[in-house]
Amino acid sequence: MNKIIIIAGPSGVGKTTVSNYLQEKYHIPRVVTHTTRPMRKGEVDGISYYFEDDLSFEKLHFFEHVRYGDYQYGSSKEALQRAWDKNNLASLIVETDGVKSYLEALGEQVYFIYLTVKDFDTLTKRLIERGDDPLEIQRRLNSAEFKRDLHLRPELKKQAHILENDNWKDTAVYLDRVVKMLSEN
Ligand SMILES: Nc1nc2c(ncn2[C@@H]2O[C@H](COP(=O)(O)OP(=O)(O)O)[C@@H](O)[C@H]2O)c(=O)[nH]1
Ligand SMILES: Nc1ncnc2c1ncn2[C@@H]1O[C@H](COP(=O)(O)OP(=O)(O)O)[C@@H](O)[C@H]1O
Repeated sequence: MNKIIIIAGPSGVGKTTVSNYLQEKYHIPRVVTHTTRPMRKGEVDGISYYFEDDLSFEKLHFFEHVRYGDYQYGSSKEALQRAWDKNNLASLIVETDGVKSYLEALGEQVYFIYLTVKDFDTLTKRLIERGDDPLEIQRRLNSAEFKRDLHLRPELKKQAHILENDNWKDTAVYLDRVVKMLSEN
């Protein structure tokens, strides 16, 4: 059975780091989604995201799409199929409305990880260290979506596997266990 690890949580919590680890250690491909936000330092078009403008974004056909802060984001079932063509286990980073859409469509095929940290000040520090544009950091921290995603939404609690990403070694041990479990079942 094809399966997908869906990763959600606030900005700076480690979603991309988790997805990169799964890719590098286990060749678990990430479903590449589309966004209208500007590219950050170190990001690559077609790998991190497909970077769009409002016009090109309008023309795409999405399974689900959202506005997050000042920008648009969207994902297609075709992109998921492309990842599954490579490996029957894929990963996907989406915010919580996206999580709901995928849980409704794919049910048991989804393993949902909600990432968090003990102290939210850690998030700001990580965004600065990541080298994000200071203005973009302020805009993100002030957005309603960022504030919403600081806490797991009650309606997703049943399906979520909550993972505290404070210590990377512990996170990696947890991920190794999850991959083993999903590969065996
Ligand atoms: N619903 C949905 N959310 C997405 C998609 N792509 C990215 N996101 C979410 O958009 C939010 C903002 O992503 P990004 O600007 O890369 O910021 P980051 O959280 O700091 O890495 C994150 O919560 C992502 O999970 C998508 O295709 N659909
Ligand atoms: N457990 C951790 N401890 C310390 N730094 C981390 C940890 N996990 C991720 N980071 C760093 O925090 C920053 C934000 O991580 P990232 O994966 O880009 O977050 P997100 O995709 O959720 O916005 C990156 O610079 C990353 O290297």
